[in-house]
Amino acid sequence: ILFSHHKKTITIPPGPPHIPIISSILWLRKTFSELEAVVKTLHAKYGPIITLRIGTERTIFIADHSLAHQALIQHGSLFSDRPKARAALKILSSNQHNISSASYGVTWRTLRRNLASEMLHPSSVKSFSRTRKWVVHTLLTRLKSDSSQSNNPIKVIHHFQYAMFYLLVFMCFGERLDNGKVRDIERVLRQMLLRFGRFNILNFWPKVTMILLHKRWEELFRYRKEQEDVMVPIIRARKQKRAKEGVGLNDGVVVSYVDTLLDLQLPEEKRELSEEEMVTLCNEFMNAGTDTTSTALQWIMANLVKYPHMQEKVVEEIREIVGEREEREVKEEDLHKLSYLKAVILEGLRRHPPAHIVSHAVTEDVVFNDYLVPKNGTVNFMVAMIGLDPKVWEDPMAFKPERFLNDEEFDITGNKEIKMMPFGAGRRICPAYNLALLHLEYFVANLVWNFKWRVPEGGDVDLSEILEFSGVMKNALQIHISPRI
Ligand code: HEM
Repeated sequence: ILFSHHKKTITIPPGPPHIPIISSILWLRKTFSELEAVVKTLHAKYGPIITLRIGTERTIFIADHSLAHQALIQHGSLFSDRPKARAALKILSSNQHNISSASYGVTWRTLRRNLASEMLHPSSVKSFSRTRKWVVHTLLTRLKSDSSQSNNPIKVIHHFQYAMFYLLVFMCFGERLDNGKVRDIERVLRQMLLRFGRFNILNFWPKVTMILLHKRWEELFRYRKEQEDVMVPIIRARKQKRAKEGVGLNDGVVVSYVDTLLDLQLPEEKRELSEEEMVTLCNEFMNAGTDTTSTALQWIMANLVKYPHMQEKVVEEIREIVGEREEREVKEEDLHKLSYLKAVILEGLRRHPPAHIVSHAVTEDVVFNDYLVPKNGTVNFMVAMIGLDPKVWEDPMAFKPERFLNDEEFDITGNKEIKMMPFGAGRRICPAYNLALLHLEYFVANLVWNFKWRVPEGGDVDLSEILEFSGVMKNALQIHISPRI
């Protein structure tokens, strides 16, 4: 790679010809799935780094594992910015005051460090182990009750989503909120997520859409206001409780994400966070870990149902390590001994990564691989394509946990080499990848240790995928369970 400008003219990476307006409208109408399919074809034609023009913006797509490593790890300081937020995202991110959308700078570092050191440090993660135990127990009870109530197969995704969501709500607000409140938060977050695609158009030509699509803008403001109406009272209540009981809170009371936000100072702006910014950050915390983890959990369980010998192998390994205990529970302390389980989780994330594409930006015009990567553009890394690259993975479409068994120390961060990047890579890597892996291992272990999972009579598991907000199962997993004892 060349990082100094030289005399010959340097062009942006190749791509299809651009017809202003018409091409942009065509691209904007495409779904994520269609876009990914088109990018795949363009990579076959133009090579591993290509450009597409969408609106006035040039978007670069990188689909090669070693180019991803060069950009995100070797030149991480240049490729760790995010694209400038456009109109609708500006509102949803309180003008880029959350971790995932903040520009690469002091505010981002402060927010990310707060999450990493206050919530994701092993000792904080441990402080929530009782909550995880309780949530898994509730999930098992609900599945059992569903299965005993009728002979119909159980659709599990909503149970998974609710369990993950509940866990993150607890970590976010530090207490067991009543079911009504949890449902309220879920409703206001989900209604925004579901409409997100509809709001995308508002990002382009905001001056025009303010007039032509003013109803849609009103809808966006209304949904945002509803989020604040639900969450601000919870934040205020927590603040009051802290004022009454002292900053450290009582012994035995966990420190929640909101507590850390109430104490945070933004050094650049020399001020505390506003309530609206706290809503945005809580929003990010709950959203970032709910659908990603429950989608991954559904894919992994789907494979364990489709391939019963793998399910039995997980159970056998647990039996060897845990033995038959009175309480049928795989404890968190047991997980590090379960290497086949770990391999199943990694293979699930390789074969079906929840995030198919991650978007970065460069902090300045950069010459990369003899091409110009312009500042103010977007650089998309094709996560799903990288994990399925036949140059890196033998028989890439097959689900084979064994590939990770000889490689016990497989490096999910990609620091040395990127072979897959379900959590991204480099300075913007998902800060919660350890927590996410813990959730997946703990849930999968307890789900298969307690129940035998199987397809309904005459049915099958359909592993087709569609790309919505994340890569989800086209036909949700439906199963029968029977207790293992
Ligand atoms: C299986 C579960 C998860 C997956 C697959 C996942 C995946 C990702 C990916 C691909 C990125 C973008 C990385 C990049 O730009 O290079 C990301 C960023 C992020 N994730 Fe996760 N994630 C998961 C769970 C979580 C959880 C549980 C949390 C929080 C509790 C979380 C919080 C974040 C945040 C705050 C960022 C933004 C980081 C930044 O821009 O600096 N994620 N995640």
